[in-house]
Amino acid sequence: MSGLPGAGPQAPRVPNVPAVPNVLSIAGSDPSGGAGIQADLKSIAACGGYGMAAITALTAQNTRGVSGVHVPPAAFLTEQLEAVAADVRLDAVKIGMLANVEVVHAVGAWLEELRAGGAAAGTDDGARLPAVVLDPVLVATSGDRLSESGSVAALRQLLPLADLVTPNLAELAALRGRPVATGWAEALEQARELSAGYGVLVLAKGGHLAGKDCPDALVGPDGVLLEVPGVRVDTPNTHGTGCSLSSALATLFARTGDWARALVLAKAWLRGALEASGQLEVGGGHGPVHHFAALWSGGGVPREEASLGSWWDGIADLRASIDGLGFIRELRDGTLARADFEHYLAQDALYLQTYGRTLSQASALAPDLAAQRFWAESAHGCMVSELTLHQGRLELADGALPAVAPSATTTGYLNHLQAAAASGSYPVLAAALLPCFWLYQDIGTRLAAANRPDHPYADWLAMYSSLEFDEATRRAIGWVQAAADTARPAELEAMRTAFRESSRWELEFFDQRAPQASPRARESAGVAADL
Ligand SMILES: Nc1ncnc2c1ncn2[C@@H]1O[C@H](COP(=O)(O)OP(=O)(O)O)[C@@H](O)[C@H]1O
Ligand SMILES: Cc1ncc(COP(=O)(O)O)c(N)n1
Repeated sequence: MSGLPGAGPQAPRVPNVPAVPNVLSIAGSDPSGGAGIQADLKSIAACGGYGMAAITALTAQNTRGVSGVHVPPAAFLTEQLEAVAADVRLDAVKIGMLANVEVVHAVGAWLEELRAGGAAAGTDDGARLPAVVLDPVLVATSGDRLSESGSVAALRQLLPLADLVTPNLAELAALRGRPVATGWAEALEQARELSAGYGVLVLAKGGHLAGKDCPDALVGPDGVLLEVPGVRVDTPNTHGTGCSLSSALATLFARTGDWARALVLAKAWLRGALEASGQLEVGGGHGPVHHFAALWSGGGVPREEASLGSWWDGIADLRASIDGLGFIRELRDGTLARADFEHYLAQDALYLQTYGRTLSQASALAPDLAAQRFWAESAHGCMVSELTLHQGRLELADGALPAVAPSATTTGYLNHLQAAAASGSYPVLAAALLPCFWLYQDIGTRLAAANRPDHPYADWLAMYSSLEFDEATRRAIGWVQAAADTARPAELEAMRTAFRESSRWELEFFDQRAPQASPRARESAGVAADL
């Protein structure tokens, strides 16, 4: 999930990753402090950046609604932008409320100039260009218009100058000239069309969906690149969530150089800010989120070591070793000897029985109902779908397990999982369980390209590249990320260690071959010789 390419025409920025990135917000002012530049400056600071603001409009608003908008001459906005850019290295730019066509054009002209300047300085690889996040603000949470209706066409022209655009459902529909999506799948399709049409990475946001889920997804021209699940926080305090998220993304991308990682961190931070919003007492309508909740409670800025993207990068060596195994190559080509495949399946069936138990233990230890349900559903999927596939392949009666002894590798891996369960730490156990989702989904998806109706292992390839398994993996990543976000340093370290250790066992597990036994011995061990 790391290293997602920007879909925009600019080369993905390979930043020097400044310790404290300079982030410029080009947005309107909200005097009640929950949205606009006020929210942006707080979000940038909370996420570890140095915030700056060029004001596009003054609004008179509070948590209940907008009563007035004053737009200074567009030429003065240009003057602000030029003053900042002439002096300060810009690592990221977040663009928010642009009230009319003149203002949109002023920002577009400045961005073009910035690019031309970068190209003239020989930085056509984009190395010194700031990452640009465009939040196409049209309507406030209160329902009041913040941009003249004629600005939508001008905003579309701005899209190719951005790296990432973050519309809510209504803004996405307006940019596409479509009715507002009524479901998540429809929103993702509109986002894909927008990305393909304008060459920009799109963040589809689920804040306005009905129901308890609040997912966000990075979408490119070919579809979803990363979906981050989210459970809706039950609060009226959603004023400025879009502003806060987009400036957090700009800041975290400048810090990490990775949109996927930036999204995972930003969403976790925003969830904490929403959850803590009740601690503030600001107005009687839709109140602001608590931007500094994590900082004030000692959590500090979002931690790189808690990002699952960095965990995934941290096992790159193990993933490369798995890809290099003869077993995997032969499985893909369909040349893997049946005996080896059956041996692997028999060991995996034994593994799944105990893996299912530890999934149930994660459910038992889970901190809330939603997580409890997820792990219980996963235990069911493991015991029913996966184990049934293995039993069918091994021609075992329903409920029977292969009559073979677990190999040293199977025993070692299961001991590791059971130790994680016995630690009593839900985060550590969840982290230990994750590689069995993530590595299989990753391998399954890549091997699926080799699948064909006559492939001898077509059913195995189909299971691990299925949409259902993909979805289960995304959700598992989301739950482990949620646990990592709130883990104390020592527990986080234990989670990372457990995750890597399970990944190492996965490598060993794939490296098992059938013992060179006589057919009679194999038969007596319960594996039919003619399979
Ligand atoms: N009640 C909520 N609980 C959790 N996340 C939320 C909630 N409302 C909005 N979000 C998140 O806030 C961000 C802004 O989303 P959205 O409300 O769709 O955009 P906007 O503020 O631009 O209208 C998204 O990451 C969304 O998932
Ligand atoms: C100046 C200004 N800019 C943007 C918003 C939108 O806020 P939200 O993030 O809730 O969509 C706002 N209410 N005021």
